[in-house]
Parts: sequence; structure tokens; C-alpha cells
Amino acid sequence: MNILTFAEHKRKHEKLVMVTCYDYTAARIVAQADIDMILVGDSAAMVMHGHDSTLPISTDEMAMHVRAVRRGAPKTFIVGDLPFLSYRRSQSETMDAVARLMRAGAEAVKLEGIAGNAEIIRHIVDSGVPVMGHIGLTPQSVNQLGGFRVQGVEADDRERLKREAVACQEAGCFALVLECVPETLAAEITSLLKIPTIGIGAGAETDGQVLVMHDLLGLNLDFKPKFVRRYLDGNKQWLDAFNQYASDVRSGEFPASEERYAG
Ligand SMILES: Nc1nc(=O)c2c([nH]1)NC[C@@H]1CN(c3ccc(C(=O)N[C@@H](CCC(=O)O)C(=O)O)cc3)CN21
Ligand SMILES: CC(C)C(=O)C(=O)O
Ligand SMILES: [Mg+2]
Repeated sequence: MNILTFAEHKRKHEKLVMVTCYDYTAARIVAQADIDMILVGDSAAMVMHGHDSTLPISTDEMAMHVRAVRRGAPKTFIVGDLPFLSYRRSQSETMDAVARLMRAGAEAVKLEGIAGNAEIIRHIVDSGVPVMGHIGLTPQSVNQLGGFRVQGVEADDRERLKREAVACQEAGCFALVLECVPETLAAEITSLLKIPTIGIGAGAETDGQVLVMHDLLGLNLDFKPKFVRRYLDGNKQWLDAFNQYASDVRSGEFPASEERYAG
């Protein structure tokens, strides 16, 4: 998979499937699955490090996650999230962050929003690095948005998001994440654009979908926005395994004779 095959998928109306991933062991499993691309998301701040927003993660930490995922999924297309403010200071600091994610093994970077970012997107793309855009609910702006809430409900916001989507395409983005917007708006944007749209909480009409791995595995019982579908009862299955282990140790069932070294 590469940016040309993603565009082809849109033309052929074949859905693109993306999942987030942050570590080597999980990446090895994703690499065996029918998944088109991995996002090493800054949601790592929340699901891997326990913060309540994506703001605290650094470029170095993101690069560390990208390196681990790359080792586990050597052939999968990896998009690395540029963290909070890493692309807002100067061109030189932005390119340093881009370089660190690309050298860590990403094939593309993602950044949030278009306001004030068109020039830097153009520069990154002209430097040979594919950029994935991201509009709608942009979690790095959670404090400005007043919380994680659906975007593009009011008529003027819908119009603004349509203009932003076109601006992302014009700035050179190869694909665009639409997060937490009404399905009708996502459908309009998807037909407006030549580049593929990847939805999360954006309905069924986008060219692809992305979900956070821990959400689809049911590992976090506290987090259940409307758009999450749990494909595994992960919290229960992990918990049962830990409790079975504890009980087997206490009862002497573990280790069994074949789990011991003779000699
Ligand atoms: N684990 C995880 N999964 C994600 O999808 C995710 C993250 N973390 N961190 C970064 C952002 C934050 N996201 C979020 C966080 C909360 C809601 C949420 O609470 N939604 C509510 C209210 C929406 C509304 O009505 O305005 C919901 O019930 O869907 C949505 C997306 C999506 N992203
Ligand atoms: C939710 C997706 C699109 C993301 O940006 C992330 O996981 O960081
Ligand atoms: Mg992100």
C-alpha cells in the first residue's frame, strides 16, 4: 500500500481500513491482519500513558512508538501523528519533528487543522513527505473546542469544514481524517474531494475508517463514545486470564510438571 493505491481505492469504492497501534507486539498482530494502514496516533498519550488528553506526548515519545510499530509491522504503511504544537513554531522545528518520525519508520505524517497550516503542509509535501490532514474534532484543540464534542452541526460550521477539507486537498494532503462530524457532512466532503477521507465518528460514507486499537479491543471500559464498536471483550478476557494465573499460583496448579526444568 502507498499513497497511489489509497487514491485508487477511493476511485474503485474500496474501503480503506486503518487502526491505531503503538507497540511492537500489537503491530506484529496487525501486520497479520487485513489492515491497510497503521496510525501511530498521539492518542498514545491517553491509551498508552494514561493522560486525559493528547497534549502531553512529545515528538521523541511519538518517534519511540513509531520505531516499535515499524519493527512489528515492517511492511505496513505507517502514518505518524505530529504532536501538539510540533508543527506550529517554525518551519525548521516542524521539519525536525517530521524528520524524527520519518527516520523512526513512518511513511507519512498527520497533523490537525488547516487554519495557519496550509504553508507548512505544502512545504512538508514538497519535501517528499506525504501528509494526512485531520479536521472536525481535532483533539489537540480540546481546550479551544471546550471538550471532545461533535463538530459541524451548525450551518456555518458545516460550510467552514467543507472549505477546510478542500483547503487540505489543495495544500497537498494525500488523505483526510474526518473526526466526529455528522454523517451527511462527511458524505458531502467525501464526494467533494479527490483524496480519500478516513472517518472516525463520521458515519459510513467516508472512503475509510479508523479506530483506536484499545477501543475496538474493548480494553477501556471507561471510554465508549457513540462511534466505538468493541470487537473483543478485552477487559474481561485479560482480567479473567490474570485472575486464573493468580489462582493457579496460589493453588499450586501453576507451574505444572511440563513447565519446570529437570536437573
Ligand atoms: N481511546 C481513544 N479513542 C479515540 O477515539 C480518541 C482518543 N482516545 N483520544 C483522542 C481522540 C479523542 N476522541 C474522542 C473523545 C471523546 C469523545 C466523546 O466523548 N464523545 C461523546 C460526546 C459527543 C457529543 O455528543 O458531542 C459521545 O458520546 O460520542 C469523542 C471522541 C477520539 N480520539
Ligand atoms: C483518532 C485518530 C484519528 C488520531 O488522531 C489518534 O489516534 O491520535
Ligand atoms: Mg491524533
